[in-house]
Amino acid sequence: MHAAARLIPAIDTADPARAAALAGALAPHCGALKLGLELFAAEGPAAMRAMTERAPVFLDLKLHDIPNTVAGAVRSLLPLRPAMLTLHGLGGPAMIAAAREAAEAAGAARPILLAVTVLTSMDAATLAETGVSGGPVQQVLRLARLALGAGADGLVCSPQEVSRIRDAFGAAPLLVVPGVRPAGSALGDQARTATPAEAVAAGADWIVVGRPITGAADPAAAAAAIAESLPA
Ligand SMILES: O=c1ccn([C@@H]2O[C@H](COP(=O)(O)O)[C@@H](O)[C@H]2O)c(=O)[nH]1
Repeated sequence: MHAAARLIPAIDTADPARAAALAGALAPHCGALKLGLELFAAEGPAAMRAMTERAPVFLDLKLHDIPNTVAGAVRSLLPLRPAMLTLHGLGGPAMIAAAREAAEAAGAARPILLAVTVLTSMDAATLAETGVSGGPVQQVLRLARLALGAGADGLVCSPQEVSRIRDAFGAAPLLVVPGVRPAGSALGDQARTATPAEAVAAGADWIVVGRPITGAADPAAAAAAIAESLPA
């Protein structure tokens, strides 16, 4: 894969005009554009149009509900033709399997289903507060096993778990990795991080980068610099 194709900028804004401008500027420097909760909550399905015209769309809605409801949500989203769609791994195998069955209705055009493992904003202490002891790596591997066994095509994890997932599950699972920060960038609320080059060298298929790109004076130049920093 060409290095730039591994980059997915996160278009996190509630302003549709800004989203369209970012999509236009960033599409030449990436493999897909990520549309997340902020823009979808503000604009709904209309938010997809400005993006699908420019690049494949990673629709990051992190579905998490009972299996019947998630299956219905997947059916409702299929006409938007997302290339990738996220579900929370914590929803369990029955929820993932229901989503997969619903997605199959789109045939070859079905979205890649990605199970979010442990949010990259959580460290061991915040995870323990939720009742999960043993640390992020153990929980990521536990959720990965359940999700992949239930029909997820891949996982969302932090760069710090990528090599452990590759060791446990091999090359097949698609790994989409946020929590990525170019050296010197502000971490913000991200807790488990690495640089773009480190994430790809560890085995990430795609890296997700938001604020270091969208907050730059020249977002296209920031995306191009990240793409150029990636190993071939
Ligand atoms: O565990 C997760 C899952 C999803 N995200 C999303 O990725 C981007 C990251 O944005 P930055 O500005 O680069 O921090 C954002 O849209 C999150 O919703 C994540 O960060 N961690």
